[in-house]
Amino acid sequence: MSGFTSRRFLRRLGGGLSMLSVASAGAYVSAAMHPAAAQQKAPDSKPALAKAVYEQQLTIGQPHVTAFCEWLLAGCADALKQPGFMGAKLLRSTPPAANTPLVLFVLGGPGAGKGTQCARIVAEHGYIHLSAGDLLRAARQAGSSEGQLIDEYIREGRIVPVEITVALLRKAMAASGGSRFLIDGFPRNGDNLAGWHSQMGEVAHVGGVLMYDCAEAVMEARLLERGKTSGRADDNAAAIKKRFATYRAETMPVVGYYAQLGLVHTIDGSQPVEDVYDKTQQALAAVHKADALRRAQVQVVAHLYAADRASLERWLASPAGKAHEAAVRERAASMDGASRASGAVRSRVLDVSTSLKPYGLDSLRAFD
Ligand SMILES: Nc1ncnc2c1ncn2[C@@H]1O[C@H](COP(=O)(O)OP(=O)(O)OP(=O)(O)O)[C@@H](O)[C@H]1O
Ligand SMILES: Nc1ccn([C@@H]2O[C@H](COP(=O)(O)O)[C@@H](O)[C@H]2O)c(=O)n1
Repeated sequence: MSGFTSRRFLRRLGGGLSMLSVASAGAYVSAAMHPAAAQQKAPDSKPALAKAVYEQQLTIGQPHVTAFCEWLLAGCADALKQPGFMGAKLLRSTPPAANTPLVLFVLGGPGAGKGTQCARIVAEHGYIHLSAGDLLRAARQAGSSEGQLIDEYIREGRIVPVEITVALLRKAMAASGGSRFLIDGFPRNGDNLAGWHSQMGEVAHVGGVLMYDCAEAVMEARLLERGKTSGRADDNAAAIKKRFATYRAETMPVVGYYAQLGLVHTIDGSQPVEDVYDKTQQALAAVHKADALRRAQVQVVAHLYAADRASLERWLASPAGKAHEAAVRERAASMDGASRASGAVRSRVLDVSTSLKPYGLDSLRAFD
């Protein structure tokens, strides 16, 4: 799993610090509270909640992470001596282990050409291709206990509950013995996505999403043509209409979710098969390159919490704040080029309620 996955990096900053919890949208943020802030409160009053956060984000190579985080934490401890400052936290991502299987999700509307392209990729790139729809149809054929339910869902163009689908995928992945998978037609809705994260989030690493974009009229013509021989119960005009509606309403938001994580590679699926495959090859090269980097690098996010935005901005404008910013940038730039994505350090002041949103729910779940 990519992004901020499974390790929390939180230290207390000096003696006598108490813990403060702040609920933010969908996330749980904890910060070490500075004694000076605590003393300003009447004994029976509740501790103040942090309202603003100064965030620094950068990407560095694995070998530098521990020393860098220790150093940055010491700098944050200094900053916490400022009035109005309440706590600090460092988060760092955990890159997937080398032996964690790589998964590429393959999405696109019904008939966009997912299966056709997957067959080509398998032939040339050694992926295992697992189509969620094929697995469901096979389970139905095999007379599984869920057979009737699967049949009803497929006829209606609805998405089968994820417990069934993810169990089939997991079993097929294990049985294949492979280490690189194209998972075609999954995740198709929020339920699929949540089920994948809870069941497979720690087992496999999603390296990208190949998204085939195609007009409905083109897809419909292909599916009706395919329906002449496919024997599929859903390759007919009525079922196709329902499948399109499900795709628009339920699958597009999933694509949006992965797009926000920078993982989606959109390919024009309306072109001839060969042309689509050329674009697919380019997307695959980009996925592999990004994945190799992701496995070698760690994202570090430092948060300094304050009772109000003005305290943070005052400090940032002061010589001490400027020196802190400059020191982080200098240190980031001094790490050898091979092991850092860029010397760039992104700094910004945010409200607590928005500070962790850009990192997505997946990433945050693991932190607490
Ligand atoms: N680029 C293309 N140009 C023309 N026809 C295509 C193209 N790609 C696929 N087809 C044809 O369109 C039909 C649907 O393709 P395919 O089965 O690959 O789509 P899919 O996205 O996997 O569909 P589904 O989601 O319904 O399983 C097939 O008959 C296939 O041969
Ligand atoms: N994750 C999924 C994938 C598919 N289905 C059901 O199967 C039908 C056919 O899927 P194709 O990808 O082969 O077109 C689909 O319309 C769904 O009913 C599913 O439930 N969950």
